[in-house]
Amino acid sequence: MDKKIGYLGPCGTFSELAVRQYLARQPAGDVQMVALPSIYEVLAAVVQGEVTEAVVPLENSSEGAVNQTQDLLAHTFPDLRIKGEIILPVVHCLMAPPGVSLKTIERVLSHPHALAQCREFISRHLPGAQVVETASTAAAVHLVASTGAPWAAIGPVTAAREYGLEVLVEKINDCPGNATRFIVVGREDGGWAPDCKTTLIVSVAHRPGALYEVLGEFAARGINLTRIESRPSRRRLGEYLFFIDLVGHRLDEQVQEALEAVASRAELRVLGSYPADLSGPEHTADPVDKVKRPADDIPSSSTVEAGFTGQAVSPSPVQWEEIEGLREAIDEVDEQMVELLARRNALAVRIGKLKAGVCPVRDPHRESRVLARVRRLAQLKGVDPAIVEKVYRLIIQHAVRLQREQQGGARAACTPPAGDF
Ligand SMILES: O=C(O)C(=O)Cc1ccccc1
Repeated sequence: MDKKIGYLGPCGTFSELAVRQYLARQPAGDVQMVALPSIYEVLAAVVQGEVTEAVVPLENSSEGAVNQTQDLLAHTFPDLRIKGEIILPVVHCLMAPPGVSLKTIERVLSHPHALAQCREFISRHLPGAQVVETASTAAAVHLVASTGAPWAAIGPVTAAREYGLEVLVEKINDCPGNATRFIVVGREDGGWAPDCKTTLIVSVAHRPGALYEVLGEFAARGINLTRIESRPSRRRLGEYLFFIDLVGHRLDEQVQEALEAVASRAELRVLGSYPADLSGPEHTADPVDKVKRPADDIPSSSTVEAGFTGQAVSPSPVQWEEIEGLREAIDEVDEQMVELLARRNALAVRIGKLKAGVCPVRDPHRESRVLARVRRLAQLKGVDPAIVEKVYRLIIQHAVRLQREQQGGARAACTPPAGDF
């Protein structure tokens, strides 16, 4: 068995759907999915080695953080690390045993987060029903199906089919773009990869500006924060832990520098670095209807195949000729782009020489200005600014490396042999 993945069960929960979405992106292997009765037991199973990793909900687009998950990671299971994230569109359905109608429902059951995500629907359409919290959505579906009482459950449409309930109303979540972010938890985080995120827990001293200074370390290095959430420290009233997500891997030079600076000012725990799920709303044009997969950014031959829905006929000779012509034009653009890159690098090296011994290689303000400028230019030209920013972050990273190498070389050349001064 390559992997054993724990999740909040029983079969049919959103957590199970998240595991399936995660596995669909992995190379095929021998995987066993293990349903467990609570988030506590899911995380404990990783610590005890009963599963290799686990998938648990962390936050929802309308209800916010899953406090239980955050608190367990902060206080109960300090050795666990985050190694992945999954953003799952969450669509709730109201389901009941055959013959039960909306008007006759006495109780509505579901996971507290699911009930909260359908609060308006429940108030409007089930005003007299007793609301009952269960350990998960599928636990509610199972209970309603096994009693056959005039009760209804809220959960994924797939669970209705699985447990033999009828869907009374589809898409009952109050916010149409409802999505939950799940994390993959293991005993180690993810290795370096492009497009990563890092999650931290920071506890700052009780003095003016303490949090501001911590955040300043990220701002000064142009590091984007995607979430900041506070939870009670459990030490004393008024003291908090800050959960911070940032863009980048803990091994990226700028992130590493920022983490060192933060550690000197505050208590810091790095929960892990992991590949960002690029299907999240910040990466998609329309988060409600379109779920983009990471591979959409750089189409591989397999994704091109997957998107092809027409009949398998070859292009005609005329079409081939046009394709070939366009490809030649692309080759020409590529040549120009590489030449421009070489020119840019040469300019960066000249700047590096002028900076040597005078000022540091890195200039976070200049870097932010460059990024802001190219984003604006991209917008004007109708190119996705996020893509242009990504490319420029790599170009800047490379320019910094060139300047450092060049300065290192120059320093070595000027340094007299030991004992000569
Ligand atoms: O109960 C479930 O199905 C879960 O996986 C937890 C949950 C509940 C509501 C939204 C997302 C996840």
